Amino acid sequence: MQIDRTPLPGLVVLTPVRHGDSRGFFSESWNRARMAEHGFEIDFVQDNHSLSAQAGTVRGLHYQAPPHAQDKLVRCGRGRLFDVAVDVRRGSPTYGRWWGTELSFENGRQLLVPKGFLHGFMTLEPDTEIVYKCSDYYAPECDGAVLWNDPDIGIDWPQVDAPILSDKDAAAPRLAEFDSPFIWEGAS
Ligand SMILES: Cc1cn([C@H]2C[C@H](O)[C@@H](COP(=O)(O)OP(=O)(O)O[C@H]3O[C@H](C)C(=O)[C@H](O)[C@H]3O)O2)c(=O)[nH]c1=O
Repeated sequence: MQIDRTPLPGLVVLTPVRHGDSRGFFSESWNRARMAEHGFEIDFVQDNHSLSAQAGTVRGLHYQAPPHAQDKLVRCGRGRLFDVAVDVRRGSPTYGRWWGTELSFENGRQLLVPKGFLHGFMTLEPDTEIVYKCSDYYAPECDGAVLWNDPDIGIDWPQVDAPILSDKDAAAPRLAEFDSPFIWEGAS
């Protein structure tokens, strides 16, 4: 597994090794024991899978608040998407900063999004599927969102004429109105 750090402490890109042969490839997208050797002690308990039919679909910027905050390991099962995380850990030196990368079936990259980050993505092709592991169960009472195109965050989204969003996401509050429940605890 290739581990690449990002400018936001705790947010890393994990790229599994693909063992190719005449049939195609095999890769281990997550191995708890191996990742614990690198300091990533995470027990995932729920796997999610969503399909977005149209390019330009935006889902996010979402979080799940404590006591059900989630670490997420995100990858693209089919198609291409631009995946983004925003640091909202109070006291973090990178509070309010974003970082994003393209995830695709082709590149096999995965984004490990720790608790304390908002997460969102924009699809870049029709019929794009995202699959991700979560370290806590869905808790709708703890589910929340911040506005995807908040100018105070300033995410450099790929250009689309008419992004497709849920009503919930379109009406999400801005970062300035968001009372983050997450605390910076220091990270490598
Ligand atoms: C998240 C979730 C949702 N649902 C149900 C609730 C709704 O009936 C339906 C769609 O939910 P929602 O509109 O919140 O789905 P997304 O907009 O894809 O939200 C997700 O997308 C962003 C990018 C994330 O990182 C989060 O995991 C999650 O918030 O699935 C469940 O049954 N279990 C779940 O874990």
